Amino acid sequence: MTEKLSEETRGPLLKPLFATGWEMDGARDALRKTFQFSDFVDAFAFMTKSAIWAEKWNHHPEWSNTYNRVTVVLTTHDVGGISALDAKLARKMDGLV
Ligand SMILES: C[C@H](O)[C@H](O)[C@H]1CNC2=NC(N)=NC(=O)C2=N1
Repeated sequence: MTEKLSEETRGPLLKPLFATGWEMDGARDALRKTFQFSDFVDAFAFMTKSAIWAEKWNHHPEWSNTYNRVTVVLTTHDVGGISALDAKLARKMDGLV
């Protein structure tokens, strides 16, 4: 679960995420997406819900919030790149919107 995804395995895992707006970070082996909400309260509610899953799975996003936007970067620090956990958390975050 926490191995860096190989070129062969990442295709099928990441393709559905690219379809929902995730993209490869330009600089690192990481997934990136900016979520937009109607206001700060909704953005922060999304962060709160995501944080509960992140803590439950011991897998934590890099993220920043500006008013109604939340930019999320997912990568697995322990392996230096994207693992299945990043795909799992990305899918979960999409579902929490
Ligand atoms: C010690 C602790 O279990 C590790 O540092 C966990 C915590 N959360 C983590 N989150 C992410 N995104 N990558 C990690 O490698 C990671 N490792």
